[in-house]
Amino acid sequence: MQSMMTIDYKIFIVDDEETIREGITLALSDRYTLTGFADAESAIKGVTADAPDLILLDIGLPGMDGVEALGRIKEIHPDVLVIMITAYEDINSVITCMKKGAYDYIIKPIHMEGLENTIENALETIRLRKEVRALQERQLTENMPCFIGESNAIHDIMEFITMVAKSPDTPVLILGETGTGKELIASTIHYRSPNFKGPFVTVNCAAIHKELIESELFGYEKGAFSGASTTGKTGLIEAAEGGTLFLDEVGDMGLDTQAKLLRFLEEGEFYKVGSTVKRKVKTRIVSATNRDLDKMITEETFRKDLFFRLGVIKINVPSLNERREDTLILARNFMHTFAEKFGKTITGMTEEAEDRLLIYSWSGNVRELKNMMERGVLTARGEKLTVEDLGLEDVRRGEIMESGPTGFAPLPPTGIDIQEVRTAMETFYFKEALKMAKGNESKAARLLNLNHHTFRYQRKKILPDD
Ligand SMILES: Nc1ncnc2c1ncn2[C@@H]1O[C@H](COP(=O)(O)OP(=O)(O)OP(=O)(O)O)[C@@H](O)[C@H]1O
Repeated sequence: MQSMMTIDYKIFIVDDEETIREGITLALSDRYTLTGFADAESAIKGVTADAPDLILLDIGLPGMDGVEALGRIKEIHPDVLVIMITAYEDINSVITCMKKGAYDYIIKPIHMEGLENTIENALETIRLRKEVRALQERQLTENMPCFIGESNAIHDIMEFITMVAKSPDTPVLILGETGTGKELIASTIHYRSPNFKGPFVTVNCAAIHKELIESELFGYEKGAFSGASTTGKTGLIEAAEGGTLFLDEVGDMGLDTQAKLLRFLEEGEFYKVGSTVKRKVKTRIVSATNRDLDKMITEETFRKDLFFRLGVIKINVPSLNERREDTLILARNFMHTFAEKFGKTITGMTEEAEDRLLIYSWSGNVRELKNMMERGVLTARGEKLTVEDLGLEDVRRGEIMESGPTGFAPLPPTGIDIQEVRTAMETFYFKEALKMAKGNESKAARLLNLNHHTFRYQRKKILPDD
């Protein structure tokens, strides 16, 4: 999804060859603000004074070389993306730079089209980071629930939330597996709705007995049924007046209650159990379920008309396995939160621990990751969380293939073209690895258990247009 926001990106070009600095400036100055530096020392001063978004950094510089400069730049501003410029024979230095956190590299002689693509990819990463961070910072300063993630899916959901929050009368239905953050999304919608000052009330329809749910939702008059309180009761719909009623596990609601809920959604009116007095309440309804409502409609256990009414706006939340690029940012965030909560000094995770988090199959989604980080921080002995702290000793490469959504299909009676399947599989996993590693080739190579050289060689063959 393209952003409406125009951002003026600042790029430094650090190369001792004047022709390269001038050539790049000439080609790109209509789109970006470019500043050239002939050596690393002056570029570092520039970064300290006013950090750019992106740096094109030559490795073979006089004085301090690009490899050392990269380390210094990352210390001053870890978020600045750096694309290394290198002569082909310098491939060992490139590997070192990728390990030190360079975003990508380009080889001399520079082909302008390739350079522009690499820059555009880097800037897209920056744009997404900036937008999501701005939203997240606002949520934090305003003490709102914070929805974390960098994937396109999460970015789209954040945009959707902003849009939905502006129309408080529209019901929202959130679909997704358990632990994907449906309740968090519901509360984010609520807290970002400017005109809604009432409370956020949650009802877990699966936890309340089917017989009782109606009186819980709509309330009851005194003596409405045996066992009812003598004073009667206000229902949750009324309790959420001017705010949001979150119907969690709405798929577990009985058919009788579904009919009454539908009437409330259509007319904004309801009766307390045992009452003949019509009541009117303005409450936003957000519902969620991890059940297959289409199937339930076919089986006639969920009303089709209610499904359409609840889901005027539908949000599908992908599982964590489908957006693995969010794993580390979520893990690091939970790690810092729990370290602060438990008063522990934890500075990060070992590289091996992060690699295992990336290949783990998350059946419990973000909730499982959060619990794992809580346990890990609590029991950790050192300053860096290890594979053992996180209980990931048994996670092996291949686990995803065995249990994840990409499991092999059965061999059809007509047979298959194994060569074609192999090519499709390689293309799929190379793309996935690059996506998950955010374009960092060394990391992508590790995810495929290849060394960096082999990865680069095969990438050129498998993804020639990439
Ligand atoms: N993107 C996210 N950023 C930060 N925390 C998240 C995110 N997604 C989920 N969480 C956290 O993970 C936990 C589970 O999320 P939540 O309860 O919203 O999931 P759910 O989809 O409603 O689960 P269920 O279907 O089981 O009710 C919560 O503690 C929530 O704060």
